[in-house]
Amino acid sequence: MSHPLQSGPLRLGIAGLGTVGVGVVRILRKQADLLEARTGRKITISAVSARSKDKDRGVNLSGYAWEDDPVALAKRDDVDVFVELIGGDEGPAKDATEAALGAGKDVVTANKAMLAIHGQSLAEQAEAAGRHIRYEAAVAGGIPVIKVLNEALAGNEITRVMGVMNGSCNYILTRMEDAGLPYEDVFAEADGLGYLEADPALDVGGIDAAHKLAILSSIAFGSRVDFDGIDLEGIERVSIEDIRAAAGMGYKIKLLGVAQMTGRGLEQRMQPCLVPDTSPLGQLSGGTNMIVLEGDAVGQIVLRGPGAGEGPTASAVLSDICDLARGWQGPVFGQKASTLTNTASAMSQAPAAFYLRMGLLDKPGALAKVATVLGEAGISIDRMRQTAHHNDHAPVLIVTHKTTRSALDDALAAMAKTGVLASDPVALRIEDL
Ligand SMILES: NC(=O)C1=CN([C@@H]2O[C@H](COP(=O)(O)OP(=O)(O)OC[C@H]3O[C@@H](n4cnc5c(N)ncnc54)[C@H](OP(=O)(O)O)[C@@H]3O)[C@@H](O)[C@H]2O)C=CC1
Ligand SMILES: N[C@@H](CCO)C(=O)O
Repeated sequence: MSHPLQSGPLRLGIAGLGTVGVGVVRILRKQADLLEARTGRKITISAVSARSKDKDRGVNLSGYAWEDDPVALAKRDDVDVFVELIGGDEGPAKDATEAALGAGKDVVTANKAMLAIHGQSLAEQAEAAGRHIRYEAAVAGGIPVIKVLNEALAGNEITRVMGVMNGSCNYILTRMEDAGLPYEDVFAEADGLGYLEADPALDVGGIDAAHKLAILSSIAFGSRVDFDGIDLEGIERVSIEDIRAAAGMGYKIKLLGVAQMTGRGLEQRMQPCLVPDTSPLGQLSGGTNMIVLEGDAVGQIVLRGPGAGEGPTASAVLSDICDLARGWQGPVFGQKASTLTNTASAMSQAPAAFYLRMGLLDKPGALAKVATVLGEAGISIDRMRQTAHHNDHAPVLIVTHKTTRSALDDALAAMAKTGVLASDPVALRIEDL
């Protein structure tokens, strides 16, 4: 459907003038001629909104009307597209997005939290109103993964989506490895550098990355966005001992998201995993993101780039604004919201090798008991190493042959009853990439 005002200027209302909002204003001012040449129309800003009108944002806002209330901004007659850059799954971002759609405006947003939780209802509202929601910046910042899935891979049945989707976690994990520092020290360093969200649990708890995975899954598999169906674990329990042990075996630890449709339903997981250190994901360092897409016709595509920051995220927001200016529009999640399926979530039963690290009490037969429990659960040991005793505990590393997560969970439950564990075992999946 083409925009009713496709010939005149495209008039924006921008709510949120933080890192991303200011970046968008900067590009719109600096590249006005280029954007007009590329889209065939002027793109203008009618009005802006943020919490504090007086804050110096390092960009000239004097030519734009100011609204204290983003809902009022969203409804303005001189706004064609409401650009939501406030953030948060509830509150002003959602209220203003709904108000914009209700007032017949298209919406551009970078808000993965809002889309992961309310994506279906917002898509239904947009379609009922004949309007559009674009959100390239919501997943992996500057990497154009939404466009690739929706457009470039439209002829493929997507078989798997995976990747590293949170730069802060990847920064923490690679810094732990490079500097040999414990998690707590690197977390404090990342926080001090301003790398973490205002609520750091969104990053290190894997929630931000899971929001992104939920959005990608919906587009890839034609299912309703299902954040609650994600098997989610953050990086808080990854210790420097795990990083070192994994490195010694030729692996790196990554917060890896994987989504695939199985015969039992949609499998979505976001967990720390071991990946071969020579693989593209293993080589990914610092705050960079990487998304791997697999389609039946195309095979495998790897997208790598900056997943956050002013320039990369604003770049993605601009791609959506330009598409709307050109009249390039489509369904929110790649197909009509009413056709998205309500798919059951499936815990991963795809066999994988697992890394186990545990401390055993120093008593005869302790190791044998662990090996027996694994054997009784049908789990075969590939490699096992016991290192020198530490505080009367024997640190033990085990790599299993391929097994299922449920067999492993049974074994871990049985292990807890043996009376030989000095601490809860760490169990991490090894991804065969
Ligand atoms: N930063 C990044 O690298 C990335 C961010 N995103 C997403 O982009 C969005 C914006 O992020 P970011 O720019 O980093 O966030 P910031 O925290 O830097 O900016 C948020 C902005 O929203 C404004 N705001 C907050 N509450 C209100 C309100 N009630 N009414 C009006 N304005 C309000 C703030 O105003 P004030 O300045 O006055 O306090 C601020 O300008 C989020 O959804 C985020 O998840 C996505 C990818 C990467
Ligand atoms: N906190 C996010 C920002 C971008 O979504 C990250 O570290 O990747």
